[in-house]
Amino acid sequence: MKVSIIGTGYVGLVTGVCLSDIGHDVTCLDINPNKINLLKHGKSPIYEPGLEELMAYNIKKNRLNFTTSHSEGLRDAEVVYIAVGTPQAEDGSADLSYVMQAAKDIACHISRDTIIVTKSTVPIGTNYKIKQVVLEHLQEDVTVDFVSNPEFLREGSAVEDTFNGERIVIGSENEEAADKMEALYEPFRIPVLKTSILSAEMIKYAANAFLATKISFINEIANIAEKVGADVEEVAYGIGKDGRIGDKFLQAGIGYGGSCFPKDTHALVKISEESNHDFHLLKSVIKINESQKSVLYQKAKKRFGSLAGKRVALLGLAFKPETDDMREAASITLSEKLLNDQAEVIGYDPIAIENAKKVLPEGVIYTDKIEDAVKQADIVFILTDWKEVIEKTLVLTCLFHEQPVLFDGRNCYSLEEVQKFNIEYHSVGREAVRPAIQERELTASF
Ligand SMILES: NC(=O)c1ccc[n+]([C@@H]2O[C@H](COP(=O)([O-])OP(=O)(O)OC[C@H]3O[C@@H](n4cnc5c(N)ncnc54)[C@H](O)[C@@H]3O)[C@@H](O)[C@H]2O)c1
Ligand SMILES: O=c1ccn([C@@H]2O[C@H](COP(=O)(O)OP(=O)(O)O[C@H]3O[C@H](CO)[C@@H](O)[C@H](O)[C@H]3O)[C@@H](O)[C@H]2O)c(=O)[nH]1
Repeated sequence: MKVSIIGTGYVGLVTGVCLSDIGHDVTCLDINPNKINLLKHGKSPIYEPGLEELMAYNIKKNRLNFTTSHSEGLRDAEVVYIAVGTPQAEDGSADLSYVMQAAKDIACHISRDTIIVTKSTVPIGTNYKIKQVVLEHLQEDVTVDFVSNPEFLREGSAVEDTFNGERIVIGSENEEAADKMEALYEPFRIPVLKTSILSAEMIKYAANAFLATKISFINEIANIAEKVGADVEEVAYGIGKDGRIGDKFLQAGIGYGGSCFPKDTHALVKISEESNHDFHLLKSVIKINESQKSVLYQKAKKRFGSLAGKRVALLGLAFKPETDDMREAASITLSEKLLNDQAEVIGYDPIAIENAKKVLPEGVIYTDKIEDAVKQADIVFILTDWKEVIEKTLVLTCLFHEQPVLFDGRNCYSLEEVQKFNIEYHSVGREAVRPAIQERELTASF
């Protein structure tokens, strides 16, 4: 099928590349000429494992094109996806300006019967607004159908998730359009769920709100576990064995970040308010997450009193491993707090440094070697569980520091493993580990 995708971000680009890989003729369109220029040269503007290779393969097969031109990109499309951003507006709601602009652009340039598919995450009812805008701006006598097709991929495993998703949701009021979409996705062999447009839009927000709730729940359990002497890793394992609870998304840490959970939970609170419903539960989830981002900072303050003049290494700046995305990363909150306390901050990330430089406060210094970050620091914080960070941090901290102190925001190590080293180790929801010598001194003083 002839497919066009508006927006070549994490969702649009991955969707476009994967659809071309299953044989569709795909054109990806973006208003950002720099991105399109890179893409035309076979370079991905984002870091996403496996993406660039798959892109190169399908460009070569002549079924994947890139353009900034609406007339070129939309003229012959049978299916047009809207995959532009829906960032958080000042009042917490989803900013729909990019989506509505894309809807106008589509209406002004299509020349045959088309299905417009909304992949962007949009508030319930938005597809009807898109329909209104499109019908107002149509230039040709063509039939347009509308489908809500929310996206569930995760950054860092976006290609893998697209090929191996657990469901594809197709919200439509037209059976023929829904069937055509099902046929388009058929080679993926992923179960298709056909729903109303409104339910499809709601499924996306409900899914993200539920996952965010799981994370805030386990983080609260972690905070209590520390007080009562339980171990959150054992608790998560123990509850996760219950099939009704499930063992995924129970990783305690320094909270969720990223381009989706923070903005989508806020948007759902706003949607609820507009329907005169007070979503108490989700408001608490958001509040818990905000304070959880500072947990390592609080622990370090408690341990050292003042952090002024201390140099803190932040290891892993992106909001999660295997991505260069800095949106709502915990490193932003933490570096602001540390700099405010007159601490020095040295940041390291295997992939996201260039993006980090654009969003972290002035004053943060950077290094492209984890060894340098640890060596130059007085205190080490693990913020993102990159493979390299897990593999090297414990050993490097012990190697370079006389009295090593490590604050681990992602519970990268088992306590048994840490006890083999002469290190003071603070993690989330578990007791602190102290070096054997310090432990002996403490015991002797009682
Ligand atoms: N990032 C994710 O993991 C993820 C997963 C599922 C759903 N979503 C949702 O998908 C949507 C896109 O997210 P993203 O992270 O890919 O966004 P992004 O910010 O990475 O990319 C958006 C792209 O759209 C382009 N754009 C904006 N207006 C345009 C227009 N009028 N015409 C053409 N291009 C335009 C921008 O230049 C940019 O390249 C959002 O609604 C998001 O909530 C994101
Ligand atoms: O047990 C867990 C799982 C995740 N996280 C954190 O939660 C955030 C989000 O992680 P993840 O969900 O893996 O990444 P995203 O790429 O943000 O993907 C989420 O947001 C996307 C955008 O809507 C959805 O499509 C995905 O289904 C949904 O998982 C990250 O900061 C993680 O560190 C935890 O703290 N504990």
